[in-house]
Amino acid sequence: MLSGEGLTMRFGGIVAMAEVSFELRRGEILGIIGPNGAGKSTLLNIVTGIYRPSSGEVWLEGERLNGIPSHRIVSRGIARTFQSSRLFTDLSVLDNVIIGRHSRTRSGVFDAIFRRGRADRELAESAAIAEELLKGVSRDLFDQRHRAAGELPQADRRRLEIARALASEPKVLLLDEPSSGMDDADTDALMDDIRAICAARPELSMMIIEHDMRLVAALPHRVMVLDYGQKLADGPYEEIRRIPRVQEAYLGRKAAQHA
Ligand SMILES: Nc1ncnc2c1ncn2[C@@H]1O[C@H](COP(=O)(O)OP(=O)(O)OP(=O)(O)O)[C@@H](O)[C@H]1O
Repeated sequence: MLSGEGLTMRFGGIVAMAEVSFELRRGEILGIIGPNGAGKSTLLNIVTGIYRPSSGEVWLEGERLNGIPSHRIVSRGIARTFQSSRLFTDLSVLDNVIIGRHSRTRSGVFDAIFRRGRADRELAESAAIAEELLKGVSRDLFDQRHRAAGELPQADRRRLEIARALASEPKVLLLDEPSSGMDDADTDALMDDIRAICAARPELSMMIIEHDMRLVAALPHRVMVLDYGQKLADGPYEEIRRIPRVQEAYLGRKAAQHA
């Protein structure tokens, strides 16, 4: 479905990513872990066209994505959430999801002024789809659909960001630390939501950057470990967690010897 080949990203003298290759299969969840500064967000930024890699290529279903601007990459089928919330806090929960459908709608300013009927019809259709989507992601969020997004508790904001990303009908969903700032109970609820999303969309592929090892152990089919911009390991969690270099990257050499 999605792959990266020899991805390298330099910022002046800093090599944030060095020759990283990866593959994501249809319907697969790939976890991405690594210490702070390992290059995890850089990888997501490359895949979504926010960063242009210094070298290497990104492919989606056999099409090369290099050089395609971010908004076009969304319409090709890659959606993401960010580490820090990027919701429209003054708008309602429902409006945030409707905005997420932007890449799937056609009406623009011209239609809104001169072809009002068509624009209104499309908006009503988007609202109906957004409501259904919210229901599917979280009944609780659906019940709050007319509240301002900024009034939601942190866990619901994260849910809403996922719902908004899903509104673009992606083939690949990228989640950047979805559980950050959540306690264990909220993380458990988030994992249930992600499972439900996957069950309803067996074709959807996901990449999840995470620090919470409970989530990393439970959800992804496979985990890729980055450290200093390099790929240290790639495999099922039960395998990669036993690799001494992975333990060192997380715990430090001394602690890893006792792990
Ligand atoms: N726009 C940029 N300009 C300069 N350096 C950058 C830029 N983006 C990332 N970096 C550097 O690249 C390296 C990798 O950063 P990145 O944010 O990808 O790490 P990360 O694994 O996502 O870390 P964290 O877990 O803290 O989010 C870091 O040294 C970072 O300072």
